[in-house]
Amino acid sequence: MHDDLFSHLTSTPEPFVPGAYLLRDFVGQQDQPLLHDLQRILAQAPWRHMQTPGGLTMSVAMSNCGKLGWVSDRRGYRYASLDPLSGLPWPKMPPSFEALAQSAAAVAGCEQFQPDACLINRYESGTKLSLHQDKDERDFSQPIVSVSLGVAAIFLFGGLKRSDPVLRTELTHGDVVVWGGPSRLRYHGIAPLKPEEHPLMGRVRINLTFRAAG
Ligand SMILES: O=C(O)CCC(=O)C(=O)O
Ligand SMILES: [Fe+2]
Repeated sequence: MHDDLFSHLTSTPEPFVPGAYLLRDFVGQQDQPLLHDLQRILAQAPWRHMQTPGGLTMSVAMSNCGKLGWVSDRRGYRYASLDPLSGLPWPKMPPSFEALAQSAAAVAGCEQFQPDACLINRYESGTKLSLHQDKDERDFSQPIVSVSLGVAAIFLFGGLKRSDPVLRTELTHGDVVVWGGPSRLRYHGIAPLKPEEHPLMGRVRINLTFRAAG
């Protein structure tokens, strides 16, 4: 199915650093079905601000879908199969989400991507995500696929050490970034969101981050 939806992008694009690909407007017309499915997920697993292990409240609001969901609390960061708010399994990953993630990974050269977790992030004006590595997953041979929706944001893409220089790239509605291979453990983050408005989404940015976690 997704071969048809995303057939406008068939050749492997150039990585912007080895192992990392920026697929501009990869989502295209699929944003509406994606947002529709997102509303269903949020009805079951609403936005929440998680606590860091140090006891701070994260400014990014989060939810998850898929077999596993990323959670943070005083006990640390981890993946969990149950939503701690409801005690129920996280909402299933909708086919629209999975198809998009797998197509983007394939375009970036990862044909076998099987995401079992999708962390959903919501940024409001001023919200940022500090530089971090995604390293709570079991298998670093699988890439991260990150989908941007809504207000544009500056994506910070550093190196394998926190002190390495950081590239700054604007991500707009529909852009997808895939990072794996030698880039899988690069530090990355989001600069404070500007107080702008997106015609479809209002004053927020939503990011879907697909991972093979378990
Ligand atoms: O919002 C983004 O683009 C990045 C999100 C991220 O790095 C994460 O959820 O680990
Ligand atoms: Fe991340």
